[in-house]
Amino acid sequence: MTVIDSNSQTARATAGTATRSVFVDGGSGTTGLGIAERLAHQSDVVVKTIAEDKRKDPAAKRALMAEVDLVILCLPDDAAKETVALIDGMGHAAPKVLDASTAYRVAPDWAYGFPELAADQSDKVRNARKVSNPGCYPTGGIALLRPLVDAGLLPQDYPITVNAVSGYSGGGKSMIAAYENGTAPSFELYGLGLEHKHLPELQLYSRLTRRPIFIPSVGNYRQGMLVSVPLQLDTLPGKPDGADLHAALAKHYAGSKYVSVLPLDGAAAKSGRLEPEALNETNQLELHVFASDKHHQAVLVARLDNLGKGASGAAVQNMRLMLGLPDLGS
Ligand SMILES: NC(=O)C1=CN([C@@H]2O[C@H](COP(=O)(O)OP(=O)(O)OC[C@H]3O[C@@H](n4cnc5c(N)ncnc54)[C@H](OP(=O)(O)O)[C@@H]3O)[C@@H](O)[C@H]2O)C=CC1
Ligand SMILES: CC(=O)N[C@@H](CCC(=O)OP(=O)(O)O)C(=O)O
Repeated sequence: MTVIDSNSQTARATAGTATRSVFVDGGSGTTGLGIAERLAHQSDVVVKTIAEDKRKDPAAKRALMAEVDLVILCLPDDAAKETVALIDGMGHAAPKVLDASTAYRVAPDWAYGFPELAADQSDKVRNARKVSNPGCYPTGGIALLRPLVDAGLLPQDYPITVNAVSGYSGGGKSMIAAYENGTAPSFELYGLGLEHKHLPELQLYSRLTRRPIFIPSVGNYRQGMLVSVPLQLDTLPGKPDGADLHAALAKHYAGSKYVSVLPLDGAAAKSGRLEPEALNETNQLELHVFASDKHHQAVLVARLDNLGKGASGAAVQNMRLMLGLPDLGS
């Protein structure tokens, strides 16, 4: 990565030949810092930075955005909308934009940045001018549900419940501070008003016609998450067993670099246990099928780093697609 300070226009670090330039708006927040860490190892990307005292100044942002190929927004929703309005006003000089917030995840003129969603999704991301980076929980939920809906194993109107637990970094700087200064509870369910901001994207990209119930929770550890979906298999058409669900997931993600479907009889299945932190600092997403033939029940579980495939890792994966750069792996 090359970092260029917008004030001095001086290259502060160089490594290799830089071919594309990006500006990360909100670069000092949790997601922005995670992106910077990943880009530190990428010599074909120049990161242009804004002076600390100008980082919320629209004119300074506009001037910097005119110089880059891509802007990555790591901002609260309202601030993301303000920067998108600036970009929309730039006409032909407008850079591409990748938004990590919730603001545009179901907007029809934005591509959804989950390249593994369907066979043509990578191309949609590659060719789009505006891409929304998925929410951390929907990344796990959609990854489990969409292939099963597409395969006809789950009816679109099936009453789905998604349970999840996240590390506290999922709540950004304010939640990190609350946990690290000891004022937050050890564990908490939330979203119990059934209006969590991730529900629209979870429903839309899973192709569910019935709104799922989503029950997130947060625990006293920094990062890593589990997203799980319980199923009563004898209520599904054709009464599939765990092997049928597993086969459909394995078929969908065959050859995927970042999404793996773990064996039905693997270590987790044998122990009946799964912890959330195993994939931290990676862009990997693991899918598990736990099933009982005896009871005709299954639980699908996705494991990921909320700051990896759930945020910064996915953002860098999408950024490289949007810039026409080769994938570098996680
Ligand atoms: N943390 C996570 O696991 C995930 C987060 N996201 C999403 O990514 C986005 C960023 O989240 P996260 O990094 O966690 O949040 P943080 O609270 O950690 O960081 C947000 C950053 O944005 C800055 N900021 C706020 N307003 C402006 C503005 N107008 N111009 C420039 N900078 C501004 C903040 O600065 P200051 O503090 O000075 O206001 C802060 O540095 C959010 O939309 C979030 O929902 C997405 C996936 C996962
Ligand atoms: C623990 C925690 O609070 N998590 C956040 C979600 C983090 C995330 O992915 O938010 P985005 O929609 O911005 O991507 C929440 O539930 O609001």
